Amino acid sequence: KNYPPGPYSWPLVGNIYQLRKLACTHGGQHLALLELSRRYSSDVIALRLGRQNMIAVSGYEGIQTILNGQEYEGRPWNEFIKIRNMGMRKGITMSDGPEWKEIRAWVVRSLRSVGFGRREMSVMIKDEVVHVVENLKVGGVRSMKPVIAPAVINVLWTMATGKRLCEGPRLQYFMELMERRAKAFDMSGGILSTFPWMRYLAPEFSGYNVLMVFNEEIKNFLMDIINEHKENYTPGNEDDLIDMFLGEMYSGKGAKAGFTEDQLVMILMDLFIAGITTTTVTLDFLFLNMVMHVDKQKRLQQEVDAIVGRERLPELSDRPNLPYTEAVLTESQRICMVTPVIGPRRVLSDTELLGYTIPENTTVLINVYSVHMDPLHYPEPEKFKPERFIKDGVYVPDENLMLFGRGRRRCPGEALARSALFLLFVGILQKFVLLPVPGKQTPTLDIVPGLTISPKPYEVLVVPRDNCTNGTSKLID
Ligand code: HEM
Repeated sequence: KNYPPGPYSWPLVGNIYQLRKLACTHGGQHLALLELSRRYSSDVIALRLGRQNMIAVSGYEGIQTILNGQEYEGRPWNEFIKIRNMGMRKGITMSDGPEWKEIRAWVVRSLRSVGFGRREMSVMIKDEVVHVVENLKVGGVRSMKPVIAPAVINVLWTMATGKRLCEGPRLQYFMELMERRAKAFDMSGGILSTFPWMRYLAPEFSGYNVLMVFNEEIKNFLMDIINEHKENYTPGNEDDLIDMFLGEMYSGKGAKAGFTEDQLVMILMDLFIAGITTTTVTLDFLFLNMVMHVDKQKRLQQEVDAIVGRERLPELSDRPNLPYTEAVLTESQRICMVTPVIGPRRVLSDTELLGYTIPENTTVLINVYSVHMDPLHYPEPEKFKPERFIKDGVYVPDENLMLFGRGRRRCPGEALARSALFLLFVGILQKFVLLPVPGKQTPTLDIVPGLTISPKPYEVLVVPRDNCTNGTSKLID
């Protein structure tokens, strides 16, 4: 009787259609869940998707409890996730229990020893900034996403494999597949989780085909590079993630502790899936916000000119001296968090949340958007106001924000993501002004929903700052 409130659940289908309809009318699953919370005046809403009992949680208090509570650190094993994981409960993102703990701890340690969060990483990212600047130097009307995505992929690829991935049709194809995959599902696993048989009846519509093609492509990609590493493996000479894993597999903890080839494939897949789209789209939103707020872009560039100048690329050590830039990065991520709903989690034992009884194995969706857009904490939450994070000229980190999650499932890629966002964003704005395309409407924050949300495709006028003509200066002013 203590179960959370929620909409009437229809036999067999549960609430899938209601949720989809609400997401369509309100513009995304995060907004649909917020609307349900409002309708039922509760931060915890009960839903049923097919055979899955689910709760959606909004508000700081409930979300804090979940992110920090051990009983919420499980992951469900529904049809979408089974297919996503090629039937194997391995890797980091969708596994749980003792093997997940062991493997996650190993990945975090190993990423650190290949330079993650350290100088080596920023050198690698700066190499990518140079490529992007070269690509943009002719200026003109451009889409930013296809320019920045290869840079993000290359940073991750170099960490994992020791070398850059050459740009070409295969990389383009891989990027397209990733995008289609992100759009075909949402955090609840979409229609495939509710009606697994839809894969036979409507393989295209249910997203089954794109998932299978993506899995096949990424597995082939990864197996080529793993086999190359196996052929050249020399013990004691492990300087990328794959070599380190092979070392652990051959002469370290071995298969008993979960160090198998399948595990390696899933770890790499998890890092690429979780890292590429999120980081690329966060950058895409940042550039979009700069085009929508050219005055704020100009203020940021003045700060960068004063502290970094134009002769050298920005360094991570410049960060503390760039409070306005830091505030712009935070504000854009607050309003345009690419994962406004995080999870899904699985409740590991019966528990209580905000006075409601939550049974074991309930799936949990966490609506972080509700916290980041709370008008009590962020007056006029829809407005882009970097100044809200600045006090007396100093950037003040906001404890309320959960941009990379919290607790034991906190994003293990945070250090890389934060560094890549800073160096690529500031490196590009140091060299170019981004403006609305003359004669076209200024792009807006309209989103494309999915597993990660993204902005609707937009174009910008890229103007190299060093050759700003009078005409362009007028546009900027
Ligand atoms: C702007 C970029 C990124 C954002 C906004 C982001 C956000 C998040 C969030 C909120 C979570 C927590 C999910 C939960 O609590 O259930 C998470 C988990 C995760 N992230 Fe990131 N992330 C980003 C970049 C990256 C990168 C670059 C990598 C890889 C190097 C990565 C790898 C992962 C993995 C593997 C998990 C799952 C952790 C687990 O379940 O134990 N992420 N991320």
